[in-house]
Amino acid sequence: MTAADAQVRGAVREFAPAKINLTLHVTGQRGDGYHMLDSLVVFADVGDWITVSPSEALRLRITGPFCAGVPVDHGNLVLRAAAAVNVATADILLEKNLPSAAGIGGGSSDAAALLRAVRRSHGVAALSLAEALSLGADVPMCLEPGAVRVSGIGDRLQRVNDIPPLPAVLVNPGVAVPTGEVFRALTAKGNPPMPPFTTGSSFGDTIGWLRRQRNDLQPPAILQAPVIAEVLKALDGEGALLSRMSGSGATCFGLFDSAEAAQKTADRLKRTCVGWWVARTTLNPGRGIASPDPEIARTAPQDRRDTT
Ligand SMILES: C[C@](O)(CO)[C@H](O)COP(=O)(O)OP(=O)(O)OC[C@H]1O[C@@H](n2ccc(N)nc2=O)[C@H](O)[C@@H]1O
Ligand SMILES: Nc1ncnc2c1ncn2[C@@H]1O[C@H](COP(=O)(O)OP(=O)(O)OP(=O)(O)O)[C@@H](O)[C@H]1O
Repeated sequence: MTAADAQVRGAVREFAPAKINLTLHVTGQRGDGYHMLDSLVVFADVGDWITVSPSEALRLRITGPFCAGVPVDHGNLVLRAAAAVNVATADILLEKNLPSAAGIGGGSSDAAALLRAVRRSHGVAALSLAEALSLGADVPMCLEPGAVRVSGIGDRLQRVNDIPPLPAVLVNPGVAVPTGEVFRALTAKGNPPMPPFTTGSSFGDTIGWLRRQRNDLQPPAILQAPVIAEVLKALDGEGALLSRMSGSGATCFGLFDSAEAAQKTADRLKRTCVGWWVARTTLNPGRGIASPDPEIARTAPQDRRDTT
């Protein structure tokens, strides 16, 4: 695109919610090695935050509980997204609340949030789906967070309107699982796609439908990181209506019939599973999860990583 580096009008803040693959069916493989998917994706109400402020130069600072190890150079998808829309001056603060390489689209959701932020701050045009895809297979689905059926290699999106809010607990055992390696370890590539989602918005029917679906990457991910099986067992032991891995792992989600039940589980797992990241959340919360946060002026936590 040509709208290069327009002036920043003021600081803007965007939420980068965790992406959760409620289902992930791998239905084939293209000649270039990329896999064909059929996945029902929703977003959580936990996530990272991106703040974009006026600056004379381009700077990325990363803070938050999961900032360690996240690249601050052009290996960061946030800076790659800024480059894709020709933004050359901005002070970008990334508050990293989500674990990385965790199957919850951290970098992709950050990149999408950056694109939403610079659309507001710099007035640049949105990226096309193809341009977004070139940043990562998960970026297109993160551009406008909401329930979506994703096919192709991640580039065909179909809104899904009848998924109710789902009380959930997210658990990551602290093991980074690289996406490419999990796809490579998958032996059966031509699995059946999902049947149509036609259950209406009933909570019980949705759970029943989801139980009949799969995440085809779960078995190969467990082979690489057996602790994922322990996470699923822990969620089952807590009475989850459904437990499953998201994306290429290692984060798993457990679905519960109420926010209270999810909260009690999260509290217990935090006490008993030391070293695991445990978050109580609502998946598909049904309100503007990507809407701007009015608290732009909130004091940023102490920065720990910086491009400069
Ligand atoms: C597993 C999912 O998270 C499901 O939403 C995505 O398919 C992966 O999305 P992502 O992490 O943004 O993926 P990318 O960064 O584009 O690709 C990482 C690696 O995963 C593999 N990959 C990714 C997506 C896809 N449809 N088929 C693949 O085989 C490729 O080896 C690629 O080199
Ligand atoms: N903004 C970012 N946040 C986290 N990791 C990033 C970011 N930008 C680049 N990375 C790199 O990307 C790698 C994968 O991290 P990411 O959190 O995006 O994976 P993921 O949650 O498994 O993604 P997906 O679900 O899309 O496969 C990390 O190991 C890190 O080196």
